Amino acid sequence: MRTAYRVETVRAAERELMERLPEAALMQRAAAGLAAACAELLDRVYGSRVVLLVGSGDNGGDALYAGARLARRGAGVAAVLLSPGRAHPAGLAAFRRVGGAVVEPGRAEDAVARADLVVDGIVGIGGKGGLRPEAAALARAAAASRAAVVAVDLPSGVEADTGEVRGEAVRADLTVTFGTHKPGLLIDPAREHAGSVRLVDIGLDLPADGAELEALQHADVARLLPVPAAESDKYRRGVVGVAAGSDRYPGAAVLAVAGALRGGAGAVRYVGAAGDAVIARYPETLVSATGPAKAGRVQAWAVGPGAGEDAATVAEVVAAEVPVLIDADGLRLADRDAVRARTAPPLLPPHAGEAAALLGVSREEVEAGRLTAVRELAEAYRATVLLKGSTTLVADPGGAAPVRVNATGTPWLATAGSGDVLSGVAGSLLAAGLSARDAGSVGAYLHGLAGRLAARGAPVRAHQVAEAVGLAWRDVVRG
Ligand SMILES: NC(=O)C1=CN([C@@H]2O[C@H](COP(=O)(O)OP(=O)(O)OC[C@H]3O[C@@H](n4cnc5c(N)ncnc54)[C@H](OP(=O)(O)O)[C@@H]3O)[C@@H](O)[C@H]2O)[C@@H](O)CC1
Ligand SMILES: Nc1ncnc2c1ncn2[C@@H]1O[C@H](COP(=O)(O)OP(=O)(O)O)[C@@H](O)[C@H]1O
Ligand SMILES: [K+]
Repeated sequence: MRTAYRVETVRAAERELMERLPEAALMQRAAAGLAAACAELLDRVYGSRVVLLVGSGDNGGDALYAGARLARRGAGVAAVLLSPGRAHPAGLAAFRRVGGAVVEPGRAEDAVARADLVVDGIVGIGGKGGLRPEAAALARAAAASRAAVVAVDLPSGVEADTGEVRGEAVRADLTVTFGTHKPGLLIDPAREHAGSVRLVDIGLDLPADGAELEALQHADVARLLPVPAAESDKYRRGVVGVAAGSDRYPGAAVLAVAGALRGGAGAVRYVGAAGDAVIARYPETLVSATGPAKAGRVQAWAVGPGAGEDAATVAEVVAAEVPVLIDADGLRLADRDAVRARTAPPLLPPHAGEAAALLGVSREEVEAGRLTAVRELAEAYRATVLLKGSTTLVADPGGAAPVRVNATGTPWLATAGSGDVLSGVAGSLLAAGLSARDAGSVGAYLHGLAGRLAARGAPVRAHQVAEAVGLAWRDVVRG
């Protein structure tokens, strides 16, 4: 499991560790990791031109110590000091001792333009809001130069705790972060500014139950996947009911069933107007002619994809006693009080537009503040909410558990019907006995990976994503 902690938790762990260590030991550990990552990125350290952007906090101190290490290995290193009188004194002294140069005021942008590597030590976890104008100009210069950009701890200007970007921020090729991931490194739009992320262990002891975010990895997903036992039969494996599609949107039903058949349940029962289309494509589906309440036994329902205006079906599913997933049109049609009144919180997987409509805000607001939006929706609907998009977040109501983040997907998944496939997969996992939280996060993990495996860098159809779920499953099990 990968975890990310809020700044206040990181600071507390840092204080505790510093009491037991000699002065500057932590910063030396951070700088050693940072310098090693920079050296790997440069083809050759000796003779390369490195420019440090140095703010007046410890983030700048890290950059100065790392710059000193690179200078000792033969790089030409120059530092741009944003507040010359306030740069980290010991770091600056160490830097000067190895012959590091300080760039004269007025020459900074020119130096950045000619650099092979720019190290962004403007601001780390001590920053608030977008970059100030002077720093923003340097970030623009770095973006315009052909230099590789390495961010120290965080790309300067992003919000560490939320992933929001309120103004200008550095765009890095690599971020070297210390002690733990910060939420902003895993959630867009900040994640996109971070480039690839490398974690340097500096010995911080973080509380096991205090993470803000967690990201499942292959091994975690492998443990959660439902695997039939010797005594299993199709009913024990779980029957998932899919209530989806309408005369106008029969395809959504077919795609949701396509996902459901690959999500681990023993059988898929379908109710709705698209029975003929479903059976033509998937003869293994149990098609019922009734509504959900009379369709026969299921262990979980997935309702809503392509439902059109069929509010009655949605209401029947919301009233069901088994776990339910409510998606797409179902999100609009479901009665909020009835959703809140359920004993088991349902799983709601909106995309940003649907989440915005439910919250009464704009889509842009949701996309700019994903973590806030997913938590608010989970409270408002007393539901487990899976907010889809470039980074998928899964939040439980109550706010105590870490929000799960999934990044296995690819932008190629932004194709019509791919959300319907995810509905089916996650509904199937619910029927197989996973909690809403696990079904949502394992579903998103498999769906994202399936999208990647199916696309392999080219456009992909939603059907191909469903077909690749088995490949993703095997990939996870193989480890
Ligand atoms: N925690 C750990 O375990 C370890 C932490 N370590 C390192 O320490 C870092 C935290 O250092 P920190 O606390 O000194 O704060 P930091 O990020 O340098 O920011 C303060 C500076 O930013 C400035 N500034 C603020 N906002 C700004 C803006 N919008 N635009 C522009 N500037 C802005 C602010 O200016 P001021 O307001 O003072 O004028 C001040 O100069 C952490 O990220 C990691 O790198 C490692 O060494 C080892 C272990
Ligand atoms: N930029 C992106 N990067 C990664 N995944 C994405 C991106 N955009 C969309 N997705 C994923 O693609 C799927 C699209 O679902 P949705 O918007 O409901 O589509 P539809 O309604 O057409 O089925 C979701 O799983 C979402 O997380
Ligand atoms: K930084």
